[in-house]
Amino acid sequence: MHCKIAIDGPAGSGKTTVAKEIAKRLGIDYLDTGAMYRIVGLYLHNCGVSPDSTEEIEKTLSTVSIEYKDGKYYLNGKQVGDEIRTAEAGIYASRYGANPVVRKFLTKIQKEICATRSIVAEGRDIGTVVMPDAQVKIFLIASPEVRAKRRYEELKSKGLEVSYDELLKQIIERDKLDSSREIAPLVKAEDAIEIDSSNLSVEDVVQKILEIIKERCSLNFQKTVR
Ligand SMILES: Nc1ncnc2c1ncn2[C@@H]1O[C@H](COP(=O)(O)OP(=O)(O)OP(=O)(O)O)[C@@H](O)[C@H]1O
Ligand SMILES: Nc1ccn([C@H]2C[C@H](O)[C@@H](COP(=O)(O)O)O2)c(=O)n1
Repeated sequence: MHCKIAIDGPAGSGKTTVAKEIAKRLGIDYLDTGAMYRIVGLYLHNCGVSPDSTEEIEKTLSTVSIEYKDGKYYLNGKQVGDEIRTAEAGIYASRYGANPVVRKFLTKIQKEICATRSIVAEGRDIGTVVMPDAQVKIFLIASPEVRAKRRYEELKSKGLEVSYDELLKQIIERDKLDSSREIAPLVKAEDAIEIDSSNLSVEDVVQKILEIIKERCSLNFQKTVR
């Protein structure tokens, strides 16, 4: 029986960090659905397509292939790099991610990836749309200020010139866009467990989630290095 673990939450709450670590410790796959929205958002933006022009988006996406292999993402066969990790790519992902055509296109791919394996998938609508039957659903939150500080430290450590105030503004904008959109909004699934990581270390969060997984999934917990 496959173990499906969904981790949803707003930007900077720690989803990617904890999802990757949990997948590694359990020796199962991990899917960063935000990366897929960033790939599509950046691509559509660079093609000059408006987030509101559904017809244009449909036409453009008909020539796009997004693949996921061994934890890496490919756009039209070419591996995607750090270009999707900028704050701007996050905003494009959020804006285009509100379009029903983009959601239908990516949700289909995400469901196909998740259907055939035990997996930790993270994003905004995993527990509500992509894997509604997940045995474990986590809604990971943190205060906007804590999330902006984390993002600031992260981008600074990559040598990027960033402003905390600008990042806080962008995080609040993305929170609003992601939770107020018509289709697949960022909401806590009814059967999700909320964890506030504002004052928790990464290890604290990982341990909390592993405890929940142990109760609900019959997975062996050998430590594996992947
Ligand atoms: N509990 C924590 N304590 C301190 N730092 C954390 C914690 N969780 C994550 N971080 C750090 O915060 C930054 C953002 O984390 P991460 O990218 O995992 O968040 P996210 O929810 O996936 O964000 P996004 O949705 O924008 O991708 C990273 O630098 C990560 O190392
Ligand atoms: N399942 C998802 C994942 C992501 N998005 C959108 C909304 C986010 O703001 C943006 C970037 O995601 P991140 O890399 O910050 O996790 O992509 C979505 O709509 N649905």
